[in-house]
Amino acid sequence: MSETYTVGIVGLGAIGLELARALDKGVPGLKLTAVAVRDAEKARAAMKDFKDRPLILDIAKLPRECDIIVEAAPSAIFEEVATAAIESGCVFVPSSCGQLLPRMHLVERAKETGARIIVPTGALLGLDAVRAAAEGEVESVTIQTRKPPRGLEGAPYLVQNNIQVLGINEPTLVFKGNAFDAAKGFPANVNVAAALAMAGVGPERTMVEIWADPGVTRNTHTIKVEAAAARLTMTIENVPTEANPRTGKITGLSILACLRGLVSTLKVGS
Ligand SMILES: NC(=O)C1=CN([C@@H]2O[C@H](COP(=O)(O)OP(=O)(O)OC[C@H]3O[C@@H](n4cnc5c(N)ncnc54)[C@H](O)[C@@H]3O)[C@@H](O)[C@H]2O)C=CC1
Ligand SMILES: O=C([O-])CC(=O)C(=O)O
Repeated sequence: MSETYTVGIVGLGAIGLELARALDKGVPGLKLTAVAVRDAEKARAAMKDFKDRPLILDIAKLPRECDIIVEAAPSAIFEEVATAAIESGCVFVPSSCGQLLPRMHLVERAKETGARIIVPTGALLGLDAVRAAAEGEVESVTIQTRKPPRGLEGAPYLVQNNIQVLGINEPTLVFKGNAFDAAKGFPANVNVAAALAMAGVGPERTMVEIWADPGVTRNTHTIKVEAAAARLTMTIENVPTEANPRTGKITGLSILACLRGLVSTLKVGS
């Protein structure tokens, strides 16, 4: 890797555009060199005030210009982005980390190519403590997610089971199961559950409840871990982005903090 890490972002939506703006303002040791987008004209307009405009490239060409590839795109193109990054030995930072759960062979492949996969804490909290607890005995890990109904609308699990969330007037449990099935049924909604599963005891043992709650304005996640070393109870209440009500504003900031952690001399938190 070069002294300054070159960064590429796939997708300039709620997460990607905020991250691109922050990198353009200047982060020591990091340089945004390229982006891959769906609509190049829209991307040029969004980046017109950037000090140093990145190249707009196809996903497959991104690894030539970038040490680190951040995926901030719809889950449907996760595999294409992951494959491009991993085959080229890049550092791959996925936002749509729920898509990793059924594709753990990508981790094996990364071992062969020298790539690294760094899952950011994203819209969640406390993964350092969960990882520490999981070095010892863990009895149970649960996450309860509450979202305003519009933040869940259209999820495949709701559509398949004919569950209407718009118009409900009381908190409604719409899913209870493990993180593997949660990520499959709600690919745009519970990446947090997938990250928790990977930090802790895996997707089969990580239990998830998803509530459509007309009483909340924030995407709210509560984690509970019962472990030999500690009992953890943590809640985060995320302000939704204007661009995408499913996505909390903290997600892009978390990825920025994660990238800083890759280059900083002083790194706080494991
Ligand atoms: N890990 C976490 O904690 C979180 C993960 N996410 C996930 O992150 C991903 C991105 O989220 P948002 O930024 O909110 O989504 P968004 O919908 O606001 O942005 C996605 C962007 O990708 C672009 N795009 C679509 N097809 C593309 C293609 N073929 N090539 C390049 N760009 C393409 C779209 O035009 C859009 O600008 C989603 O999968 C979301 O579920 C979201 C919130 C938290
Ligand atoms: O889990 C996700 O993908 C998004 C989320 O709940 C949030 O932004 O709070």
